[in-house]
Amino acid sequence: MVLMIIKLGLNQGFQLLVVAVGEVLLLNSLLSTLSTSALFMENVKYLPGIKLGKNVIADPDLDNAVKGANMLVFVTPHQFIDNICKSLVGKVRSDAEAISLIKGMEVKIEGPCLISTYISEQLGINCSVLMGANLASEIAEEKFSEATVGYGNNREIAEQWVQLFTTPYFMVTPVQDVEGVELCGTLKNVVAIAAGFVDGLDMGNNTKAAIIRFGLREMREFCKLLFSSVKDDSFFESCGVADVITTCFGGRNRKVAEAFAKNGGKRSFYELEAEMLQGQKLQGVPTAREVYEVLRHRGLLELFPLFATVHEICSGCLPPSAIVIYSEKKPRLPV
Ligand SMILES: NC(=O)C1=CN([C@@H]2O[C@H](COP(=O)(O)OP(=O)(O)OC[C@H]3O[C@@H](n4cnc5c(N)ncnc54)[C@H](O)[C@@H]3O)[C@@H](O)[C@H]2O)C=CC1
Ligand SMILES: O=C(CO)COP(=O)(O)O
Repeated sequence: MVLMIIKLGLNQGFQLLVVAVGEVLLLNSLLSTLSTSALFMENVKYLPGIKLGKNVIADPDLDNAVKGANMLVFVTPHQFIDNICKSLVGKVRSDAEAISLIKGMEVKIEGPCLISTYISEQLGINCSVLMGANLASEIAEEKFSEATVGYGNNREIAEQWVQLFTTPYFMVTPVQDVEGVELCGTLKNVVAIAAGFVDGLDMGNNTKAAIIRFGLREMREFCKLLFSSVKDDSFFESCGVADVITTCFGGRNRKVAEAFAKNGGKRSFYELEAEMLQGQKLQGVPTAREVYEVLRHRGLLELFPLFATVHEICSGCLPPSAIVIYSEKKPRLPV
């Protein structure tokens, strides 16, 4: 899904929900996956057999889709948010509220920028986040899941998002920590890549558990490095430990990293992603690079051996087996 726009009717919940595509280039590829002939909309490519509901309308015209919308939900691979935001400048209501489900970040010359901050700055509107242990296919089958809404100062807005997203099988909890919630969702993809290497090398469950623990520890340190306001409790919400677990067992990042390791790093992530994900995008590989850039710039790579090693393996500087060797040689963080 690329971008959702929710138009609310007074006292009647959401009236219209529009799925739009950000770039003309993509119209054919995405919209061809959405079957409009069915009674209810269906994404025949990524979620075949799942009816999306009568109130979902696919609109290829982004300008038209955002017109009058008072709630904007951003869900796109983070690589594309830049162009989407630029095309929306001056077109959204000034009192609209946004929420980002995007797990990733922008790294600019002046430093890292959260996607919610980027959306907020580009469009001049407030932006909350929703993150969590949310494998799309399982939610589509209405299996019980949780998620976390991260909000800034306005609890009322957070409650509105909670109300909109909550269903009997989807439990949403508000947390006043946008940065912590968003960075958890962003960084867990790097940990998932590490977990995939471990799986690809048949290193076993104990090793994978150790990698998950190292990963969570680096996530916490990285979050606090960027934002001292990040709350420890956020790591125990769905956006934290639960998302790390689900992604390290059932996610696409894990799956493609496993294939990368099985191939001894000889087939690139780019090639494997194209072959295995049919147009979907991996977030962990670009995020590992972005995190590496931030750490390198600040001279802190040695304090984050797991994050640094993941990027060095992804970029071909180290073999996949380095994922555990590093921990024997360089256990630099406090346990
Ligand atoms: N799929 C999942 O289970 C979950 C995804 N997320 C996060 O949500 C965000 C979106 O993930 P998905 O919906 O899975 O994305 P995806 O990987 O399924 O990609 C969505 C669509 O983006 C399209 N796309 C390709 N080039 C594009 C461009 N230039 N501009 C705009 N769109 C383009 C792709 O063709 C694809 O159809 C990511 O940050 C992801 O980490 C969060 C929770 C769960
Ligand atoms: O974020 C996700 C689950 O919460 C999806 O993870 P993948 O992108 O690795 O599939």
